[in-house]
Amino acid sequence: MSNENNQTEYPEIISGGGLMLAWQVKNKEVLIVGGGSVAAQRIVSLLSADANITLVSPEINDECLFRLKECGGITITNDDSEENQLARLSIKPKTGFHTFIHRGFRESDIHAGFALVFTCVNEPVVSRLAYDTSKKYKIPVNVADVPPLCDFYFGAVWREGSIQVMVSTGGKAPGLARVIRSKIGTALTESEDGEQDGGMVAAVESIGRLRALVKEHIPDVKGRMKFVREICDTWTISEIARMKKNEMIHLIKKYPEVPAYSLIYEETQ
Ligand SMILES: C[C@@]1(CC(=O)O)C2=NC(=C\c3[nH]c(c(CCC(=O)O)c3CC(=O)O)Cc3[nH]c(c(CC(=O)O)c3CCC(=O)O)/C=C3\N/C(=C\2)[C@@H](CCC(=O)O)[C@]3(C)CC(=O)O)/[C@H]1CCC(=O)O
Ligand SMILES: NC(=O)c1ccc[n+]([C@@H]2O[C@H](COP(=O)([O-])OP(=O)(O)OC[C@H]3O[C@@H](n4cnc5c(N)ncnc54)[C@H](O)[C@@H]3O)[C@@H](O)[C@H]2O)c1
Repeated sequence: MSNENNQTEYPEIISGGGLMLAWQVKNKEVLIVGGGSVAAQRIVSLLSADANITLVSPEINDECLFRLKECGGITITNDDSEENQLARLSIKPKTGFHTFIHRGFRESDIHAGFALVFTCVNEPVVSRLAYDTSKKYKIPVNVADVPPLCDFYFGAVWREGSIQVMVSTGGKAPGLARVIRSKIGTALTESEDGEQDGGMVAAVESIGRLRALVKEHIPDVKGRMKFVREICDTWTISEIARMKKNEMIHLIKKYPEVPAYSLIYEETQ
């Protein structure tokens, strides 16, 4: 039951933002329409997320072509007979940027097998057709630079290891988003003593390993969540980062108590 007193403890709603998510596209099929510089950026983002890519465009720039070759992908041309196309498709690799369709976009290029569609063309009519067709199949779509035709916007992303930070300005200032991204990246890689190191990245990996062990050895879900949260809250990033497997095992034996890292270190020497 809510009452007037505890309502003030709940976060205030500030509407007008986007829903910030880490969309999982691993092994999912996505379609890119266009083969220019924005398409090349989309390819980098999508390959980093382990998606499978088909790209359709009458022209392709060097970077897109480089990615196609890097992935061992195949090119299907307009002159290919249907039989030939099917034969080529049956030998395509299953992952990465696997197919380049070398011609202008057609409505039939979009089908229910695609999880997402990205258009990066300078032809509004093509973008509109790709958008309408995606909507017909209820596929989420991003039309670069046309906010009303976007189910989701891109943002400026900073990434190191498993850590990803995205800056969105809600479509107001994309150029500034990339500047803010750089400032955040610099701030994040500075360790507590001002050194440039990967402490934060190592700490994330370390907590990942600890959580796997904790799940194995502590059956009480609420208790183990509180335990891991307390370690994250009370230990420094560099202490978390340097934790070794034998120290983790020793720490788990102390559950539900969370001692200082120095104690765990001393007791495991
Ligand atoms: C962040 C980034 C990610 C990425 O695309 O990967 C991104 N745009 C980037 C750069 C960039 N885009 C533009 C310029 C030229 C300078 C300028 O105009 O400012 C530059 C700067 C440059 O290239 O340096 C032109 C532009 N962009 C949009 C419009 C339409 C409009 O505003 O109406 C126009 C004007 C067209 C015109 O004038 O007609 C719209 C969108 N661009 C977005 C994302 C989404 C909102 C993001 C947010 O909330 O901030 C959104 C809404 C939809 C989308 O495309 O997803 C990427 C940099 C990150 C990186 O480098 O990693
Ligand atoms: N959001 C962003 O970050 C951002 C930044 C710069 C530009 N843009 C916008 O994105 C769009 C693409 O920009 P770009 O720099 O990649 O342009 P570009 O000219 O490098 O690439 C456009 C591509 O579209 C292809 N194309 C043309 N007709 C086509 C068709 N019928 N079917 C399929 N593909 C077709 C071209 O062959 C080319 O490969 C433009 O509208 C631009 O304004 C967005």
